[in-house]
Amino acid sequence: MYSSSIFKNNPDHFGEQEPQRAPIGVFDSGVGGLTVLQQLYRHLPQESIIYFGDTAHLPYGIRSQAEILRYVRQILNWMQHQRVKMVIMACNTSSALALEIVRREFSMPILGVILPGAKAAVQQGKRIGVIATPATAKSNAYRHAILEINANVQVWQVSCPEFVPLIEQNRIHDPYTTEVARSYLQPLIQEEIDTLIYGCTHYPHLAPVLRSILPSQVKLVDPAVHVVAACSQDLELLGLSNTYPPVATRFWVSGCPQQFAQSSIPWLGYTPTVEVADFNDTSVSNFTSH
Ligand SMILES: N[C@@H](CCC(=O)O)C(=O)O
Repeated sequence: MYSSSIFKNNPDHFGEQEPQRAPIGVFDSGVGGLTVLQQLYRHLPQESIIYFGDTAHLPYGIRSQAEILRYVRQILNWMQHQRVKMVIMACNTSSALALEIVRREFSMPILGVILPGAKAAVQQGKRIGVIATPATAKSNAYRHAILEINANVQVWQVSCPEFVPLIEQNRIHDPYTTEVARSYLQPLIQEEIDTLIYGCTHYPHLAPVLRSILPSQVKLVDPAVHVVAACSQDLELLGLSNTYPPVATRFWVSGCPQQFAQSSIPWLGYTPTVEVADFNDTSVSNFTSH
C-alpha cells in the first residue's frame, strides 16, 4: 500500500500519475553518478530513472557549502517538477554538505551516499581509509558517520583533487592517472588500512587502477551499492516499488550535452541522448508518455 505521509506537504506531487510509476531522480555533478545508475540497473531493473549531471558547475569538490547548497536546491526543485518519487544524491560532496539541510526543506524522500557507505565500511574493517574530493574530506562527514557507528575504528581521509577532472576527461588509462593515484594512496597504504571507501561516486570508475596499487587484502567499499540497497528498502516501505514496465532513462545536464554524452560512453556502453535542463521551466514533464 502506498504511504503518502512523506509527500503530505505537497499532496499534488504526483498529479494524475500513479506514484509507483514515477521515476527515481539521480543526480551528480557529472558522470560520477553513473556508478549509482549502474547499481540501480543491476538491483532495481524495474524502476524508471531520470539522471541529471550538473556539468556547468563541475567539479563540486572545490566549491563552498553555500555554492553546493544553491545548486542542490535548484536541482531538487527541478526534480520535484519532474514528479520523481525519490531522489538519490549520487554525489558525496552534496551528501556531505547539503543533505541534512535540504531534507528539511523538501517533502520527498532524499537519499545520500555517506551513511550507507560508512555503515558498510564499519562492517568490514577496523582501519578505514577514505578517498574523497577536497570538500568532502574537509567536511569530515565520513569520519563523523563512521565514528558514530563505532568509535573503536580508525579513519584516515585523503583529498584527491585531480581524480574528478581526469575521470571526466576519460583519462583512466593514462599513466599519469596511475602516478597520481599512487601518490594519493601512499599515506593510506603506510597506515596499513584494511578497508577503503570510494568517497566520491566518480572513483569506482578508477577501480582497476586503484586495485593495481593497493595491497590485495584491502577491501573496497562502493557506497553506490549500499545506497541502492537503502533505496530498494525505502521504496518497499513506502509502497512505491514500480510494478509496471520501466521507461528508458532520460539524461539531462546543465552544461554541454555532447560532452556529457561522450564522457558517458565507456560507462553506459552506448551514446545516450542528453537534454539540457531548463530550471526556469516549471511545467511538469510528461515522463511516462515519453
Ligand atoms: N561525484 C562527486 C562530485 C565530484 C565533483 O564534482 O568534484 C562526489 O561524489 O563527490
